[in-house]
Amino acid sequence: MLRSVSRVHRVSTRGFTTQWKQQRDADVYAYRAIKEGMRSRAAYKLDEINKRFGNFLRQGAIVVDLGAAPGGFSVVASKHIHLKSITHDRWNSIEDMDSHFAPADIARSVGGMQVRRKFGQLICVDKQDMDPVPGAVFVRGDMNTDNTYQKILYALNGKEADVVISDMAPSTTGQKEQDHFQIMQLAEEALHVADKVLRNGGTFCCKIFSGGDEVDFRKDLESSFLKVKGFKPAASRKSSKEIYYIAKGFVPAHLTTELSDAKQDDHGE
Ligand SMILES: C[S@@+](CC[C@H](N)C(=O)[O-])C[C@H]1O[C@@H](n2cnc3c(N)ncnc32)[C@H](O)[C@@H]1O
Repeated sequence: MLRSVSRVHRVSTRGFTTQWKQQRDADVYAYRAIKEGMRSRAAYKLDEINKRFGNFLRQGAIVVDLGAAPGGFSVVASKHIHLKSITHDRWNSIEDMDSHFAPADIARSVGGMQVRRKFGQLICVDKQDMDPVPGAVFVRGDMNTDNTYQKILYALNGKEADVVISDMAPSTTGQKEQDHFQIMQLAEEALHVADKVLRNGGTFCCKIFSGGDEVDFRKDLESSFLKVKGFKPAASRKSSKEIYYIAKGFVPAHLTTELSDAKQDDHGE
């Protein structure tokens, strides 16, 4: 009798401890975000990813931030890339610029380096509204519609992006398969945008929930980028299936033979 009581106690204590640790991890970053005036705990994830993967958010970079609301990632990106600060409290919104616009074609570059600029450019995209980030442009739209992509092109005004970030996530249902399926669709949309707008050598960082289909997604990434890594930041809840893929060294479609040559050289070394 005594033995069975102590066994139950041990099991429940372990369960409680794990739950408590997860809660504590979540709270540490949530508390820090409030204390440091961050819009969300997600800010710490991007900061860590950027540091860990070669500070790809460089001064003067052009960044497209997909799934930007409430703006944790956007504020971090804006600090690294130096935005020309515009002090009014409204967005530079695409709709404000011109309601009957034609998207500008992207002028494709050949070189694999970021153009030197004093100020960067940040394009925040979300289907929900968010508070303005001074100096950034807001594209309100659903990434599942073509119109949103056209608005992004318009915001880029013919320039290529150095970085595309996607923190897009569906409202989770608790049904892991469905959540996984939905986020993989969003990740595919984000990769489609990255394929179209990234410069040669650019970086793509994308959130997914693991569940099986990420294996094919990773293969897709490997066919367009020199290096692909999966990473779970410290601010990500341990219990969450969330992973970020960081893909560096984008090779545009017209140069993909260069990518296979570079990969063969890598293996040959
Ligand atoms: C986890 S939140 C992003 C957090 C944000 N990156 C931050 O740092 O504060 C996910 C966002 O993805 C957006 N989202 C989900 N589906 C979308 C879609 N189809 N098109 C555009 N945004 C979408 C949601 O509206 C939500 O704001």
